[in-house]
Amino acid sequence: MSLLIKGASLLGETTADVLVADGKVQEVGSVTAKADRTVDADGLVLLPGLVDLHTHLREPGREDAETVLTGSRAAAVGGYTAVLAMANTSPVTDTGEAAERVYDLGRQAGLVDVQPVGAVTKALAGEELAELGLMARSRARVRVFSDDGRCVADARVMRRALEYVKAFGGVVSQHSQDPSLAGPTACCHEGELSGRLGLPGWPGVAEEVIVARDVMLARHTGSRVHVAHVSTAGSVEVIRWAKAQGIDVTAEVTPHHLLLTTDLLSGYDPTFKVNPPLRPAEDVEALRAALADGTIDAVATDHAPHARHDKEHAFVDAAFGMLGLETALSVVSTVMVERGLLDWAGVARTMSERPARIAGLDHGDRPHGRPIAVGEPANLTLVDPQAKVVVDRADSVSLSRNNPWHDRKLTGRVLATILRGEPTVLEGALAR
Ligand SMILES: NC(=O)N[C@@H](CC(=O)O)C(=O)O
Ligand SMILES: [Zn+2]
Ligand SMILES: [Zn+2]
Repeated sequence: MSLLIKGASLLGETTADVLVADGKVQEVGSVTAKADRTVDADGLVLLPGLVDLHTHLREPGREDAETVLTGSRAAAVGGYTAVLAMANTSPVTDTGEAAERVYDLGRQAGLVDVQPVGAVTKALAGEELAELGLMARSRARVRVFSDDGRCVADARVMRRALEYVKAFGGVVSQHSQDPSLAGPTACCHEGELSGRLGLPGWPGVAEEVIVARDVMLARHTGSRVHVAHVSTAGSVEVIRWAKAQGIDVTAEVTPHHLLLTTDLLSGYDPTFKVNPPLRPAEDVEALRAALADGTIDAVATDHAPHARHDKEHAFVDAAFGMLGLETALSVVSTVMVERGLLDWAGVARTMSERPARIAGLDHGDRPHGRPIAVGEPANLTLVDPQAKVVVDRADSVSLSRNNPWHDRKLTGRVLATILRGEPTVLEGALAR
């Protein structure tokens, strides 16, 4: 099928028509050729397809919360053409076969490229390294490794993992949280409010000490570390310093940490329970500034669906995590673009180009995060930058309903998503 996108603003810069056929961009400019389908993109912004470094798809094991198919639908609706599927499934993605299973489920769903993340340690137990080499050499070609949900707390294990992945250009994505500073019942940010609410918390420094340790381990090993879901101003300071030293560190921030703050907890609504926890406004400000100046490389959703019976509990007992895929672009548009902190080229950089490069998905047989240019694979996201959205959790295509954005007014909306020339989303709804 051929598709003509008429008069779009490419990355918010130049206006052009884009003709797509056979999976690739065929023409950019003033296109006179006829296509099977034409989309009028006057006033709309065309971006390279979004890439999420941090998605929980829950399959295998918790298909009541999300499956690869339902999570792929949520990703497509959110403008994503590739997602990295975290390893904390049941069983854990800690072998080559397990990685290939997730990869194959993604191919079957066919809506977005699902790239499995491999566990760093067997069963996420933090002790023995998982089959890193076999996962890397498997059909799934795993390059990102993470025990996400848990921190690789043992410095010796982290050092070995960094040394190991260096051989094949891999990266360790760390859930930075020192368990000795976060007690077993801790459920929110430790501060004045947690004291008042009587909720056990953990402090920002539990994150910062691990970020600091890991950048030093990256320097020592000459390897590459990625900081998942950065949430504090202190972590930003450490990352800024490390980058200035030439240490190979990258970092991501979630949409929720860019907008939501700790005070939402005063209603004890477990929808707002997440790890790392929502932080005070000073941290949120620092995260926005760091994303704008490139200290934080990428936005990643940490889409963490949970079934009702795991989430609807007293705050201390509820599961950690919130939905993110379908709303990420709208949140970033509202927080960063509307306020002049990022332009659309900056959105393309932080939600597509950099994440693709970090994950090693910018090259190979199915590349993402590429320029919108002739000959490149047609992975594209079409955005209405002016659209006013009121989020309704009932509209979600995710299987879960733990949506922290319910009832929020946001500006900017994904209208179409195109995976290798084929629309997965048109007019804001699934096209297949
Ligand atoms: N973010 C969360 O609060 N939860 C994640 C785990 C994680 O990202 O640490 C989950 O798997 O539910
Ligand atoms: Zn995590
Ligand atoms: Zn996560």
